[in-house]
Amino acid sequence: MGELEMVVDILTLFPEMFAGPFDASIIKRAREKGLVEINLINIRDFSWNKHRTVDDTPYGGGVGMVMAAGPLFEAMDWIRTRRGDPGRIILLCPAGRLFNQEVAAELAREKHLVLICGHYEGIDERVAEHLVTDEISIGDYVLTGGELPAMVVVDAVCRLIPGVLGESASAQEESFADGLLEYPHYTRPREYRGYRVPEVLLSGHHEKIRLWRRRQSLLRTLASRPDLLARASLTEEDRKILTSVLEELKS
Ligand SMILES: Nc1nonc1C(=O)NC1CCNCC1
Repeated sequence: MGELEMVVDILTLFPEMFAGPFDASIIKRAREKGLVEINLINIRDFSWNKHRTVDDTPYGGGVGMVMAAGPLFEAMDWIRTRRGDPGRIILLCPAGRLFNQEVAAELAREKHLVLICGHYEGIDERVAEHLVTDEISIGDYVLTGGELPAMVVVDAVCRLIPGVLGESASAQEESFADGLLEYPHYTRPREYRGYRVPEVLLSGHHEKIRLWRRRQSLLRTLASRPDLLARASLTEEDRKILTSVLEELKS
């Protein structure tokens, strides 16, 4: 068993939604290796009545229901008694900070995360104001609940935890930690329906292959996500490659 690197407590109304993504592949292996502990906590267990109610009508009127603050505060009290204060208490919501690799890396440095999955028209504002430490959005679109965002965050964060990806992949991770898009990947056969693998990848010339891959990453990032290129940590070699690419485009 590995050393426990991170505990994630997920407050949700639909724990059954998480069966699958966390019970397969890399996240499953990380849990089995004892690197990550993921606890699904049903908010309804902290309801104020026997009907397991967790929502109520909005003050000021209007359509829909609002998720009440009580069960969430109660659930946080319970978490604190069991494991102490979490590093972050994260509310998944469209108003939050846009989730990206930088945010994933920041969260991966924590030992204990709590993720709150919202539902209904919204959550009583006292949760955002007095309970959570961070609000995170996975993108500018409205989903039916915070569960899918929680799965995205857990997936992106857990893969950055030492030992989760395994040696080779984590080494590759380093090469992309500079924020560029990945180079194209190929595998057998050498030719499929007339589509051939680039010759350089068959050459066995490791330096040429490294340069080709770096050039492809730079080209792809320049073409598809120039915004990433502006933020990427480029080497002098990268700048030379980009200069030659831009000169080629001009000619
Ligand atoms: N985009 C999002 N990134 O995080 N959460 C998101 C989201 O759409 N949440 C829903 C908003 C409407 N109420 C149910 C939850």
